[in-house]
Amino acid sequence: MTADRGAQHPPAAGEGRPPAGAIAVQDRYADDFAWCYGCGRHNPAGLGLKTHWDGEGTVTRFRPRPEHMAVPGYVYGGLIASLIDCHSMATASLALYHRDGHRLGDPEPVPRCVTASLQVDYLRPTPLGPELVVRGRVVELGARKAVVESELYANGVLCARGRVVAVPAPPTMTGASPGQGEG
Ligand SMILES: CCCCCCCCCCCCCC(=O)SCCNC(=O)CCNC(=O)[C@H](O)C(C)(C)COP(=O)(O)OP(=O)(O)OC[C@H]1O[C@@H](n2cnc3c(N)ncnc32)[C@H](O)[C@@H]1OP(=O)(O)O
Repeated sequence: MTADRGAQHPPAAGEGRPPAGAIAVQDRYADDFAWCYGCGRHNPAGLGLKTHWDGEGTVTRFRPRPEHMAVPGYVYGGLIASLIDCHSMATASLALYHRDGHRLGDPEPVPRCVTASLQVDYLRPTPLGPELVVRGRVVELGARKAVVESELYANGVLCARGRVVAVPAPPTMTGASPGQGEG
C-alpha cells in the first residue's frame, strides 16, 4: 500500500456535482428495496446516500456529521465501510442495468444487489469535516455476481479502498416491511 501514500484523486471530467434533479441509482430501486439504512430513500433515519453516474463512473458524496466521529477530528471506520458498501452496491446495480440495455431514467426499476463480501482497507485517517467522495468501478461482471472496487477521498486524498462482491438480491428477499424480522 506504500504506493498509495499521499495519493490524490486525478482531476477528471465529471468532477463537478450532478445537476440539480439528476437521477440517482437509489431513486430507481423498487420500493421494497428502498429501506436500506445507508441508501434507502424510504428510511428517514438513514444516511440517504445517492450515487450518480458522471459520464465516467459512479460517484457518491457525503459529508459526515459530528456524531460520525471516531475520535475528535476523524471519521468512524464503520461509516466509511457503509459508504463503500452502499456505493459499491449501487455501482453493481447500475452495471447490471446498463448490461440490460437501460439507462437511468428508464421506467424499469434498477435491479438490487446484496452484499456478499465487503473488504475495506483504511489507508489513512479520514478527516471529519470535508465532504467525502467515493468513486467506484466494476472489475468483474458475471452471471451471478459483480465485483466492485471503490475508493474514498477526503479533500482529494485517498483515505480508504474497498473491494466488494455484490450478488443480485434473490426474489425471496423482497416484500419485508419495516418491523418485520424483529424479535
Ligand atoms: C439482510 C439481508 C436482506 C437483503 C435484502 C435484499 C435487498 C438488498 C438490500 C441491500 C442493502 C445494502 C447492502 C446490505 O447491507 S445487504 C445486508 C448484508 N448482506 C447479507 O446479509 C447477505 C447474506 N448472504 C446471503 O444472503 C447470501 O450469502 C448471498 C445472497 C449473498 C449469496 O448467496 P449464495 O452464496 O447462495 O449465492 P451463489 O452461490 O449463487 O453465489 C453467487 C456468486 O457470489 C459468490 N459469492 C457468494 N458469497 C460470497 C462471498 N462471501 N465472498 C465472495 N464471493 C461470494 C459466489 O462464489 C458466486 O460467484 P461465482 O462462483 O458465480 O463466480
